Amino acid sequence: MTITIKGLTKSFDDTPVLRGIDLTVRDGELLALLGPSGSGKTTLLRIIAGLEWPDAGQLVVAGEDWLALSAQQRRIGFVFQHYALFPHMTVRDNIAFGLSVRPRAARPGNAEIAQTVDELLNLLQIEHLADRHPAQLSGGQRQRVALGRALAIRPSVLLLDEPFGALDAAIRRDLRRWLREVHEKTGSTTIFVTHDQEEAFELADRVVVMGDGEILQIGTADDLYDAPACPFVARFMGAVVELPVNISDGRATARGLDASALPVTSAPDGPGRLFLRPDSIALIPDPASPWQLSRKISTGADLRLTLLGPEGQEIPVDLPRRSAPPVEISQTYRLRPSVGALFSDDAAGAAATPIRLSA
Ligand SMILES: Nc1ncnc2c1ncn2[C@@H]1O[C@H](COP(=O)(O)OP(=O)(O)OP(=O)(O)O)[C@@H](O)[C@H]1O
Repeated sequence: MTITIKGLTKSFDDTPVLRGIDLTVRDGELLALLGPSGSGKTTLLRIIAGLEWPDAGQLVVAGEDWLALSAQQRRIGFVFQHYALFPHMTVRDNIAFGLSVRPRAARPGNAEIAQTVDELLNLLQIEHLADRHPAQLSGGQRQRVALGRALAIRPSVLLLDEPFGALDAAIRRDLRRWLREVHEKTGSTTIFVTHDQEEAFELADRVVVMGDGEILQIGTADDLYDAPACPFVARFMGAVVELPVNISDGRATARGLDASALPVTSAPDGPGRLFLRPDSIALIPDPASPWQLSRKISTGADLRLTLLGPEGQEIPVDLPRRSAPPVEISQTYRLRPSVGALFSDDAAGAAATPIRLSA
């Protein structure tokens, strides 16, 4: 089912929460919505589910106008962070629930329901839990059952709102891999909300970055990491070093900076800002550079360095310890970044935020 969203807006009490969302989710795609708290991810998901209504815009799924349909008519599978399974029902009955409560005319026979549940128990690798009650399950097992319940109705679209948010890191990693496998087998068009970057990139075909009710960029991990569309995405992707620079012919210049390894951009000439990551900066000895090594700490794997700038600014640089060239405290170095994002100070958001030169 292809989902096409156009010009979707939503305000709560005159506060805009979605400011014109345009998005196409491809048939069978697993798409992640990634963004900080309050960026509008859940509201967008709830509008797709029919639990909330937009002020304006279109929502078309497989050619059908979904804003004309109720939540029930949309046949959505929805899994929340804290999914309330029915405590008095077994795993098997919880999964069967969506089918067994259908009106008589639409309800499959008991044998068919039992077969569907058996197939799901097998797919979700929880056959051994079929006769347990939710109180006898771990958090991760409960979320598997919740997903089974969502899948049982053969949903047209599967919506997952931080489904693993309440679980600890190791279990989350296992469940991610497992969800990816389940998705490959079911092929349901799936939208997954998270504020965990690693989760988004490991799971999704494409990642949509949202900020303050807008879609800021859509892409793969490499797209977003190497070519952030705006300062917000650069910061969100971990570019914690922000260097004030001058832009000339699409290149950043500053004392002690060698930006020759960075691609030429279309940023206009004038003051700008270069966003860098601590692990993508090489240091070249240079007595004429104002950047002086002031701190050096080894974590075993990495050297964590701090360079002090001419006006007391500090920037962090991380180098892999074994392959790093020798560096000495008090020596000065030119910064040679291998990856960076350059924006003119006129670019939205750049000029409005304070300069931050350390992590
Ligand atoms: N029913 C509501 N009434 C009023 N304001 C609401 C309502 N639902 C959401 N909001 C507000 O809309 C904004 C976006 O909320 P939303 O839950 O969509 O963000 P989110 O990106 O999913 O955040 P989180 O990651 O914290 O879940 C927030 O400022 C929230 O307080």
